[in-house]
Amino acid sequence: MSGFVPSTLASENWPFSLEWLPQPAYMVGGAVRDAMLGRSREYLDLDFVIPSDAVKVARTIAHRYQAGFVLLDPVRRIARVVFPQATADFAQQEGDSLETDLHRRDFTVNAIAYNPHTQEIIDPLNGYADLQAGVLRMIAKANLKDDPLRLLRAYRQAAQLGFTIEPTTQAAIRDLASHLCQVAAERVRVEIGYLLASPQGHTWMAIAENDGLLKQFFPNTTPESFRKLAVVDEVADLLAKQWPQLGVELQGYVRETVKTTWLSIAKLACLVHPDPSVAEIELQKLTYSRAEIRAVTTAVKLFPQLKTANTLREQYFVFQEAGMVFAAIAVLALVQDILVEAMSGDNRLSAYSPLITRYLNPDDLVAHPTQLVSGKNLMIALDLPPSPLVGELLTEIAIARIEGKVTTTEAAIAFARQLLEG
Ligand SMILES: Nc1ccn([C@@H]2O[C@H](COP(=O)(O)OP(=O)(O)OP(=O)(O)O)[C@@H](O)[C@H]2O)c(=O)n1
Repeated sequence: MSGFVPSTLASENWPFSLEWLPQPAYMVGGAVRDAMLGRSREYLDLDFVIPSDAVKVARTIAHRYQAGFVLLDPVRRIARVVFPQATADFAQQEGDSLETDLHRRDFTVNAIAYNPHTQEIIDPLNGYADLQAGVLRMIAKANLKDDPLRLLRAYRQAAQLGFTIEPTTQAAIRDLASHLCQVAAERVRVEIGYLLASPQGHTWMAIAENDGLLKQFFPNTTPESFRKLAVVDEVADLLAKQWPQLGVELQGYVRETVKTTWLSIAKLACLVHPDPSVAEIELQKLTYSRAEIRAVTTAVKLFPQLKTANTLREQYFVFQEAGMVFAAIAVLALVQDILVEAMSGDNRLSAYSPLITRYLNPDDLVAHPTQLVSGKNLMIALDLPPSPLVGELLTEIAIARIEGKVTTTEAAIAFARQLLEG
């Protein structure tokens, strides 16, 4: 079948030249789907099906363009070529025809192929009709069972594309929900990450929970968890309106290597057990990194304290422990107030205003203390050996400083000496 071919599929937009692809070769998957939807992609990732040796094709292209080469699956013969601004995956065709390959995929909208040599669209499963209707329809229930990650992919793609899940498909997913635990936890984590990051993610998370997909990973959620999740984005917007810098921080990554935003950390904190040590186990099972786990458990532990930290000393300790997690903690504290105490957002905003203002002021000594005296100099001045006591004295000096009790290095040392003698 040949149909409407969007110009964005043209090989001029690829990071390599068409001449390096054997005949036949097909483009498939998200790039074709999104091009037909007229949906722009943040990152160019192309998927190709090659009836001949796909790995060899990938190797040749990587070599020719001095791009990275990764053998993703030596058995199924899938390899990735990594260009500076794009990736291209080359997979051996499954079965003896393109149609067979397409029939083994997850949803009809993901089973549309494009032949770049003939510029033809091949759509044996009528994916284009489902694209136009905005529907995710399984190709076969057996395919969902073959790779149960597809169960969760339905909710992720519905959230990202603004689609619905066709009722028979949704019923099949419910029926197969328990199979999701057979999938490597890492793959599940990636899908959950996409879900949390998409604008309607909370709606589809709640539906996925209802359909039995999430309990296996977040066993301690309650209906309230999802009510909280549903207002996180709104609360973040409220905070960002008042303090744009806080909004920017929430969109930032926990680490460049860990592409989870602080906002997603706040969302995860809604889903885990309120006891940080239990939360840690849940997140470890999902193979979250140490940085992410630390961020979520810190948020879970500290957000209730935001309201009760009244003295400078208490505030000092909250800031010390929160560090970069502060923005996510502020979101959670507000979410809690709005939902549990049914307060209006603006009302609560003012309650947190002093702490947030401190946090955003780099010169504020409560949130961002600087030392009047270093640990080394304190040890010399008081003739102390290295021990935890030095740290405790430094903390007391920092607190005395923000309370206005000491202002100079000499006074700080004298203050520490007094504490020691007392
Ligand atoms: N568990 C999976 C993963 C992928 N696919 C097929 O492989 C294609 C490419 O997969 P992937 O790149 O992971 O996802 P996309 O659908 O391309 O979506 P996006 O790029 O937006 O994440 C999919 O479209 C689908 O045809 C599948 O059938 N089952």
